[in-house]
Amino acid sequence: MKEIRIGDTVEVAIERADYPPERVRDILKDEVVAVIGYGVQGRGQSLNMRDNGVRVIVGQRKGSSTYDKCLEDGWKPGETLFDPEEAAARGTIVQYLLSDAGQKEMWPRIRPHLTAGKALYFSHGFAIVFRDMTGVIPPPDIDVIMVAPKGSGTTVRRHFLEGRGINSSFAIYQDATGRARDRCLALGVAIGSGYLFETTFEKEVISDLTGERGVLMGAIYGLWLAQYEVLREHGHSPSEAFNETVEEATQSLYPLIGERGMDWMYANCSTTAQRGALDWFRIFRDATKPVFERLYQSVASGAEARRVLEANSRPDYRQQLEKELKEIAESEMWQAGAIVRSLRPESQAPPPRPAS
Ligand SMILES: NC(=O)c1ccc[n+]([C@@H]2O[C@H](COP(=O)([O-])OP(=O)(O)OC[C@H]3O[C@@H](n4cnc5c(N)ncnc54)[C@H](O)[C@@H]3O)[C@@H](O)[C@H]2O)c1
Ligand SMILES: CC(C)(O)[C@@H](O)C(=O)O
Ligand SMILES: [Mg+2]
Ligand SMILES: [Mg+2]
Repeated sequence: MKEIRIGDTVEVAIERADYPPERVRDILKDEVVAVIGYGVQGRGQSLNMRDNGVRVIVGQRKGSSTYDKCLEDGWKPGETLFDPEEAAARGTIVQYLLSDAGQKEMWPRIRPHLTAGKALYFSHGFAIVFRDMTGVIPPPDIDVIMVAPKGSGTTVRRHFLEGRGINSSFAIYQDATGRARDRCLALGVAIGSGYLFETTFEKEVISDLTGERGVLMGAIYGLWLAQYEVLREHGHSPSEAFNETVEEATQSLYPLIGERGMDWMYANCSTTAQRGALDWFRIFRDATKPVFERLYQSVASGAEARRVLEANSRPDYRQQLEKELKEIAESEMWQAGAIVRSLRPESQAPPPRPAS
């Protein structure tokens, strides 16, 4: 357990040393963890737990490309791979990792299998916090816990394979057995978290929905697009506009921020760039802060959750999503991106080895 003081705020972070492998094994020794849903999180978390020696089964319906993926990953029908309802019946801990709209739809079929003493695990506060819309109201005699990795499930898996970790939030909503905290943290470590930061379901879902709509995904693309369009409208070539907007960000400057912070990235750029960036960052902050406030209110009021449930419950939601992603992929900016990425030396065939 690590105490972190940031300004006036003191926080406690749980580290792997608090839950070493023998403690995790002991806490989970009588548990069967049923992972319902094999999307990005379901896959990453279930494979990491399996590699960590946890007894894991997956609940995924037959006849989909996702089911084939389960088979490819070594899950065995009738042994470790079942229909979602059967997996929920067999599991003592049910990790509910369907899409948030899928959790609403499947709930009436999962709920009967949540018998006394089991644990229901989420990676998002969504279903519980917006229960008026999702109908997800767990029975009182089970534990309800959350471990929400702060990153893509793809990264959860990749970092695990590289011997690294990922930061996760965790929360206990309901402790019926007196073991909810231990179950939650043991799972948190087993799925590959590096550090676990305590929160509530409500704080998690509000910050998460704000972050992904904002700086992590929505805002960053909006800002990039605005700059790309201005450069193009003023006669700069696609490759110049893309390099100056995205390629340099992801390949050079953002890794420096990740390494040692914004000041470190600034320190590694020219005094000309530093002067300009120091003058302009407040202008961008002031221009966008009202938009972030509007976004926060839209999340906190439940409007964003309503929109997600409405859009992602439509029978054609996947086709619609694919159409919108295809439009992005086919736009000039991301066509330029595909070409610029293909020109990275590491994307080219390796040079012939010199004759020895
Ligand atoms: N994607 C991430 O990296 C990430 C990160 C942190 C937390 N989370 C949270 O983890 C949970 C799972 O997220 P995800 O991104 O892996 O899920 P997802 O949105 O990709 O969906 C997971 C699976 O659910 C299935 N599904 C969708 N709708 C369904 C329905 N109506 N009925 C049955 N199955 C349905 C799909 O086949 C899909 O493979 C969510 O609560 C999400 O908010 C996700
Ligand atoms: C990976 C994200 C964006 O952090 C997650 O919150 C999600 O919903 O996929
Ligand atoms: Mg999210
Ligand atoms: Mg997130």
